[in-house]
Amino acid sequence: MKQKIQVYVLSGFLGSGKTTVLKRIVEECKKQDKQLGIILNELGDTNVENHLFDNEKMVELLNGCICCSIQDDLKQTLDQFVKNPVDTLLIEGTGVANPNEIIEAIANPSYIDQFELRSIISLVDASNYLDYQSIFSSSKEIRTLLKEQITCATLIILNKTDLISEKKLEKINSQLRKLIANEVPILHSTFGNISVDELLKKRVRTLNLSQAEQNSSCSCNGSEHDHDDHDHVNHAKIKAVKLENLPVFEKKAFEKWLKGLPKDIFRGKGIIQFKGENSLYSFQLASRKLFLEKVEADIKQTPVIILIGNDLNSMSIKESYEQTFFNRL
Ligand SMILES: Nc1nc2c(ncn2[C@@H]2O[C@H](COP(=O)(O)OP(=O)(O)OP(=O)(O)O)[C@@H](O)[C@H]2O)c(=O)[nH]1
Repeated sequence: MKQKIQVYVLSGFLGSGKTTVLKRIVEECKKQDKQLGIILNELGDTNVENHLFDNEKMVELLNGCICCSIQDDLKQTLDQFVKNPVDTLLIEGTGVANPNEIIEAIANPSYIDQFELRSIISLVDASNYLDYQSIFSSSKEIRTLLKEQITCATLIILNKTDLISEKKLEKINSQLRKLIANEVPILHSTFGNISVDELLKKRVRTLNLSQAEQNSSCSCNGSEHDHDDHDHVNHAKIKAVKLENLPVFEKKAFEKWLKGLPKDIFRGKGIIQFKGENSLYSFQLASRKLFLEKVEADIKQTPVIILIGNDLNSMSIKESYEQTFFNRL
């Protein structure tokens, strides 16, 4: 009998560590000589991380969320994998995706002989969890979305534990426990350092279709997506703002500008160039921390900055950018 494609869904809020875990799984699958497929979904029209998966069979679904506005694109992509199968398919949703919708697409009866959903791995950012749960520092939409990402998981990875105290970690652990069934493990990690055996364990026994349907109230409103405006994309109130045609930055000025941006920007990423440096850098702004990493010289990427946040004022971000780097008022 033909082997079904083993599917893993990676879910979790913006910056929680999905791509970090995805990289670990990819490395391990390569060691095991497994043929891999990856579906990467981004809110904006650019994936600044595609250089990480250069040699894989990767499909990027951009400019919307596969849980709502581009569900059809997800189905078409699944059809492509039916025609050209792989051993393992990894699906990383955007940080604001409701995984129930992705699960529902895979659970479609026409795919029953093609795909075997094995696990829904949800990353929880320990450094932000309590803030995101607080009515003072987050919106109802974000709290609902986080709950959906947590309650549908078959494995929770409580990541970024290096950024919080033991006491807070215990508090988050017990809050999470109240939301999920006893058999769903909560594994603590830094940089997703969970054994790949745990990550790849089959945890979905039978997919309860009626449950997926009941829970499928997507927290976003597909009708709000504006496909003509490539500058920013609405996901309910979560927007991605893209800055292109970038100058070569002074490192210190760039860091200062990022730190001074409004607090409701909870994620930033991009490819940039610094004065005095030949190579490009990839930058990640997550958990209010900036990470910079040299991009390998032979990788061709166009510099770009993506900033994601709640109800962002894209005009004021652009103004502050132009003021800071072009002295324009
Ligand atoms: N301090 C710390 N940083 C981490 C940890 N895990 C991941 N990061 C960093 O956090 C940033 C975001 O990680 P990603 O794996 O890209 O997060 P993501 O969930 O894919 O983010 P989105 O693309 O926004 O959905 C990167 O700079 C990571 O290196 C961790 O355990 N501790």
